[in-house]
Amino acid sequence: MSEKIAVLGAGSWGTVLANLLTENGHDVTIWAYLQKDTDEINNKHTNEHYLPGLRLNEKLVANTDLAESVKDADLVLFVVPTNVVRGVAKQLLPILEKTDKKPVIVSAAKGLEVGTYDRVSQVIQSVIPAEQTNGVVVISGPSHAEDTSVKDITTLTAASTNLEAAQYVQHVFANSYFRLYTNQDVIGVEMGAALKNVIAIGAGALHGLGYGDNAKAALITRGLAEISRLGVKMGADPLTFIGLSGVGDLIVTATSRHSRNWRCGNQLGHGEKLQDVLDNMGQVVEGVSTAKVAHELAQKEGVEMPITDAIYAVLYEDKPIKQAITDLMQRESKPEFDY
Ligand SMILES: NC(=O)c1ccc[n+]([C@@H]2O[C@H](COP(=O)([O-])OP(=O)(O)OC[C@H]3O[C@@H](n4cnc5c(N)ncnc54)[C@H](O)[C@@H]3O)[C@@H](O)[C@H]2O)c1
Ligand SMILES: O=P(O)(O)OC[C@H](O)CO
Repeated sequence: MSEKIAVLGAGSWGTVLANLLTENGHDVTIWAYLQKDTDEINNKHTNEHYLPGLRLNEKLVANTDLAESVKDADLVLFVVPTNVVRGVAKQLLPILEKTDKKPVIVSAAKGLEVGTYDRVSQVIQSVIPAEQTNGVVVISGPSHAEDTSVKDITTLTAASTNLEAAQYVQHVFANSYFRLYTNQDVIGVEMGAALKNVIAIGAGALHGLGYGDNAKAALITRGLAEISRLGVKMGADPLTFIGLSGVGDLIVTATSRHSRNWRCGNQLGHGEKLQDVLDNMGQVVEGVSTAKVAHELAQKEGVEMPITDAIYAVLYEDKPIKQAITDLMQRESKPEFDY
């Protein structure tokens, strides 16, 4: 099967997925926001800022024109930062309205939108009516672009309420090193994906401050407990949080130097200022804006998220990290599980 695919976003994950899909035999156009990225991909077959040293397949074509990029596409993949998705979807809608083609829309972005608290698939569906698509699918799981780019084993979840669309995505992306499992719990998959980024900032901060393995395991485990708590409150299946998009992605993000969220936390732990860290990262750190959304959403829903609240206070209220840790450790004693 060879499909016509448009990948929206030429950052690290968009470029790696576009390259993988090209090597899977599909006809792929990657839509780049900046002309210089388009020129580099088309002329040098590299994307040095995001993926230093990676040689891209020469059949991969880049374009800065959205209408040309998505022309006749069977599948449109969103891989732009969460808070940019709505704007891109609004540009896409009039283009889709002019054709009879109804692509499957896939989201690979991980976050919650500031202001609306929407998950990414909700943002897309609030802009693009269902009748313009052949289904909306979320792909998520432990997947650093750096590993997938060198064909290291990567497993993901393809989540949709439309099982046929999820199975289609599963087959379009699958190859010898990239394996996908279907899941119909879109809420759980997207909540896990978004909230793990916040915990990863905390894990990086612990590392930066010199804490050991016990502290890191405690943060990951108790972090997963509160991710599940908010996710279930929002309608997720609790089982999803022990899957690839839950604990799987939390492990990869909270333990890896590839993670922008972990690196952000690590630098904060070393005493750097948040704005300097973000200015120097040169890539999106989704957990910073998602910490704000998660903190507000948890308050609105009456869900206890002490670690997320502590990370929010460090990021947005200048609370010293050590003080935040002391306060967490001195919370009232309680049972491990609330049944
Ligand atoms: N990098 C990974 O390993 C990885 C893996 C899985 C999921 N993700 C998720 O994928 C999403 C994208 O991450 P990334 O790592 O590719 O980000 P990135 O920072 O590497 O790249 C972001 C891309 O978005 C573009 N962009 C910025 N503003 C834009 C705008 N207003 N309109 C259109 N495009 C714009 C940038 O030019 C860049 O090409 C995030 O939600 C991230 O959590 C990333
Ligand atoms: O680099 P991060 O922290 O944005 O994480 C990237 C992916 O979400 C890992 O699965």
